[in-house]
Amino acid sequence: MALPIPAPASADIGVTGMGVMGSNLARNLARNGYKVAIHNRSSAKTEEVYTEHGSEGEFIPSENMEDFVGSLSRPRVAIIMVKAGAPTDAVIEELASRMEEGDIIVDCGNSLFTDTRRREAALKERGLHFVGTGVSGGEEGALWGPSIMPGGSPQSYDRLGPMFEKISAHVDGEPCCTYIGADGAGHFVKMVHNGIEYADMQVIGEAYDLLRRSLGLSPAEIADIFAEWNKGELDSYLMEVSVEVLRQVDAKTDKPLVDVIVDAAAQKGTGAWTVQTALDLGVPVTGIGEATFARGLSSSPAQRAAAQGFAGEAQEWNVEDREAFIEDVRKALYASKLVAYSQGFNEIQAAAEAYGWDINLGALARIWRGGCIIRAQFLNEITRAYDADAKLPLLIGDSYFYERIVDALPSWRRVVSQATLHGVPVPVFSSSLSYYDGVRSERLPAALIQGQRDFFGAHTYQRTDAEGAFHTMWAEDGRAEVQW
Ligand SMILES: NC(=O)C1=CN([C@@H]2O[C@H](COP(=O)(O)OP(=O)(O)OC[C@H]3O[C@@H](n4cnc5c(N)ncnc54)[C@H](OP(=O)(O)O)[C@@H]3O)[C@@H](O)[C@H]2O)C=CC1
Ligand SMILES: O=C(CO)[C@H](O)[C@H](O)COP(=O)(O)O
Repeated sequence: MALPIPAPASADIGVTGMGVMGSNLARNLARNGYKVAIHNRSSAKTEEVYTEHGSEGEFIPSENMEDFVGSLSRPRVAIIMVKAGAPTDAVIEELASRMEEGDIIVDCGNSLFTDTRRREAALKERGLHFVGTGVSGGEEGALWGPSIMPGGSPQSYDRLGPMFEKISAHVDGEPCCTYIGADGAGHFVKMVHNGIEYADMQVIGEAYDLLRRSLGLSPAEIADIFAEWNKGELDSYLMEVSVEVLRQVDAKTDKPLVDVIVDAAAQKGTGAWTVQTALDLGVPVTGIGEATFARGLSSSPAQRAAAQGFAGEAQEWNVEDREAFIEDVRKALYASKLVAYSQGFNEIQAAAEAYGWDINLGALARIWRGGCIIRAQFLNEITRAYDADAKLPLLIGDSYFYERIVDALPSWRRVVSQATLHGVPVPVFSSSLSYYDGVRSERLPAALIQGQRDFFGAHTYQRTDAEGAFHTMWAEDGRAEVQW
C-alpha cells in the first residue's frame, strides 16, 4: 500500500523508530488525541503501523526524514525510539540538520546518560532542545501507559509535560511522569531503574531456586506460593510476571516452560552501566552488582562446563517446618529487595550531587508506582519516606522500612546460612545482608586497609582523635608518626 503524501507542518509530535517501543508509543499518543507523524529507517515498518493501526487515531506517515520533519508543526517535537548508541547519534544528526531553533528532539531509548549530556550540550549550541527521556513499561506499557522520566531543560518540559503526562500510566489519578532534572538526569534514573529491576528479578530467582532445591517444590507449586506473597508487601509486577512464567507449561514437551528455557540470562547493558557508574561515584550498589554478575555467571558456558561435578552440597536438605522455611525465604527476599532499592536511591542521590541535578526522590518513586517494570505496592512507602525527608541518607533507615528489616533479620540470617550450608547460590540475599551488617557496624576493618595502604604506599590515614592526614614511617626505626 502506498503511503499518503504527508501533510506539511501539521503533526503535534513525531516518532521515528517504529520498532516494538516506538510503534506502541506512537499509537498511545494517537489514541490520546495527538496527531502523530511516524517514520522508520526501513519504511516497511511505517507502512505496517499505518496499515494495521491507522484507524486508532491521526497518523502522518513519512517514508523519509525530510518529509517526517516537514510534517511536524512548529516548534517541532520529534521522539527518537531506536537502538541506543551510534544509531541514536545518527538519527539525531538526521533530525538536527533539518530542524530549526527552538525545536525539540526527545530520545526515549535506553541511552547512556553521559551520551545524553554530550548530545544535549552539542544541540544546545545549535539552538535545539534535547531531552533524554527514560521510558519503562515494555511493549504493553508503551501502548497503554508507561512510566516516563524526562530530563533536559525545564522549558522543554513545559511543552512535553502535558503530552507525556497524558499518555503515561496513572496511579490514584496521578500521572507516572514528572520532570526529573537537567540534561542526562532522566536517562540516569532510567538506568538505575533498570539496575533495580535486575536486583528485583534476581532476588525472586533466588527465592525460587531455594524453594525448589530445599523443598523439592515444582514450578507450579512455587507459583502458588508467589501468588500468595503477591497479595502482601511483596505485591509487584515482577512477582506477577514470575507467577505467570512458573505456571506456564511447554506445549512441545509438557514440562514446565522454565525447565525448557536455557538458564543463561541475557542483558543489554543498563544493569552494567548502573554498576559501572556506581563504582565511579563510589556508591555501593552490591545488590544490583551481584544481580548483574549473576547474569554474567549464568552466561559463562566454558566456566560452568568446567565446574560441573565440583564438590557441592555440604548437607542434605531436611526442612522440618516447611511453612516456617517458606516464610523465612519470603522475608529474606523482601529485606534483600529493600536493600537493593535503598542502594539504587543512594546512587541517584550521589549523581544528583555530582551533576547538579535537583531530583525529587519522592516524586521519582511516585512515577515508578505504575507503568514501569519495577512497579510495586511498596513504592507508596518509598514516596512517603522521601516526601518526609528529601535527604534521607538510607532508605532502610526510614522507620517503616527499618521495622521490616528488623522483623526480617532472623529469617534473613537463617536463609543465607542455610543456603550456604547447602551450597545454593544466593548472591543478592547474602550480599544485601552483608551490606546491612556493614553499614550498621560501628567499626569496620577499613582501618586496617588504611594502615596497609599507608605501609606500602605512604597513602596516609586519618586518626580518630585528631584532624589531618598522618603517615607512619614504617621503614624507619621507631616507626614515628608524622602529620602530612
Ligand atoms: N523493549 C523494551 O522493553 C524497551 C526498550 N527500550 C529502548 O527503546 C529503544 C528501542 O527499543 P525497541 O523498540 O525494543 O527495539 P526494536 O529492536 O524493536 O527496534 C529498533 C528500532 O531501531 C531502529 N534502528 C536500529 N538501528 C538504526 C539505525 N542505525 N538508524 C536508524 N534506525 C535504527 C530500527 O529500525 P529498522 O526497523 O530500520 O531496523 C527499529 O525501528 C532502545 O533504545 C531500547 O533500549 C526502552 C524501554 C523498554
Ligand atoms: O528498559 C527496559 C524496561 O524498563 C527493558 O525491558 C530492559 O532494557 C531489559 O533489559 P535487559 O535486556 O538488560 O534485561
